[in-house]
Amino acid sequence: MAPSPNNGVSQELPNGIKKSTSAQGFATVLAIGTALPPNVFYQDDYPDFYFKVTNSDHKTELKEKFKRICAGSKIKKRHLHLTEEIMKEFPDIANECMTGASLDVRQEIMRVEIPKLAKEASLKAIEEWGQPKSEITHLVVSTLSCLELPGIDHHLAKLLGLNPTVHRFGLYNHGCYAGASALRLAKDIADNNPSARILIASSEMSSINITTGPSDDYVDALVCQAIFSDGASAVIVGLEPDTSSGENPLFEIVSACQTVIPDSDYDVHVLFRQVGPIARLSKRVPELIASNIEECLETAFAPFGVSDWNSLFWIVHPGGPEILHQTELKLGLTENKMDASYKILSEYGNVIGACLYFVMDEMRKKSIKEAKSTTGEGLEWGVAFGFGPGLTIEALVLRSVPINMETRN
Ligand SMILES: CC(C)(COP(=O)(O)OP(=O)(O)OC[C@H]1O[C@@H](n2cnc3c(N)ncnc32)[C@H](O)[C@@H]1OP(=O)(O)O)[C@@H](O)C(=O)NCCC(=O)NCCSC(=O)CC(=O)O
Repeated sequence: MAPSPNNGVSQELPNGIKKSTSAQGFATVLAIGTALPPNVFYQDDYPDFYFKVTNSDHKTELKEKFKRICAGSKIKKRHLHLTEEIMKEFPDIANECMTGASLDVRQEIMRVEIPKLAKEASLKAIEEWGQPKSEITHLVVSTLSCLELPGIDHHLAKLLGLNPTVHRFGLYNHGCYAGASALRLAKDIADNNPSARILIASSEMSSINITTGPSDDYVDALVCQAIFSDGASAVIVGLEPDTSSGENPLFEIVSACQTVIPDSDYDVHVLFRQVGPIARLSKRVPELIASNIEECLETAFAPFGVSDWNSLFWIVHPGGPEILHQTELKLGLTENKMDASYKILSEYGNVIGACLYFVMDEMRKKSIKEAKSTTGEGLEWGVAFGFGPGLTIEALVLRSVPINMETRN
């Protein structure tokens, strides 16, 4: 891939905004790949499994409550690495006293499985991209499931056989906004290095984080057990797609910003203890996000003169159905705006930091399937949102690209 000429041309955006970089165009998503563990749990069956493997079948009222939460989750199925066989083979995972032995076993599984799943998703992205992997200049990896030094960025680079000089970044413990953060970082890298090709991989495995059995004192653990899931996704980002060598633009990343909702530091809170990560979710999370999202939209889209949120395509982290639902209500979004997010929630659950690219993948596939004129459901402008601890909101202004049906079929 030839480096871009430093011709100093600036691109004019709507409302006269000029891009300061000498490169032309925007950082662009060039390919998306996803991977899932083979083991599938249907949500209707999960309460029986969870209460059985934690020896909690006698807690009948709590089990009924868990069934209600699972039923309200709008999740049909989830892919989870965990199986009954694994629980039998490693009884320490959910032992009565939940000591550090449980964490040792789980980390031992995850330090192998997390990079493996990331590799599978990355290979799919590289295949779609269609270029030699030696052209990957940067690697951005995120997870909250595995703590090791060197991190999984190092292991993934080796598993993929990337050039040892690839510039690696590890985004660890960001939680569910990691996918959006990684795109923001990739955009900054691409804007400053026009010939860079950045592979982003996010790999998550929530299923083996059973840090406690079901308890009346800790109902938010039941919510976590009902919604989080396992999976990996990868995207490739770069500036000035070389269509002559087969690069296909999917979405342009026009701008990216991060903000924190005031006084919400511990509404999504993960404490690392001897048993591993203990996640706490307050009931306020959906309301907090829904009430603060419009300000983010206004800030992000003011430079482009966009203020009709229904004119956008929506790629939103499906943290839980209430988050999507309350956001739709607050913004007066028309029906179907969040279809891609609901679809991913239903089919795969909340895949933490990896989830956003699943939604992005669904958006472009759905657009092709429905013969829309652009990768964003026929619309030009769109938004991608990541949410997570902080409470942090990441907002990305996206521009779709025209779909050329002849070349896409
Ligand atoms: C959990 C739900 C799917 C359940 O929906 P339902 O339609 O079934 O009904 P519901 O809201 O009344 O909840 C059912 C029961 O669970 C209880 N309940 C719900 N949320 C709870 C919480 N956070 N802590 C403790 N209890 C909770 C309710 O009180 C109720 O109890 P009772 O039945 O006794 O009345 C939904 O509330 C939801 O989408 N919540 C948002 C989940 C969330 O915070 N996601 C963010 C994940 S973090 C993330 O994505 C970012 C990151 O991790 O980085």
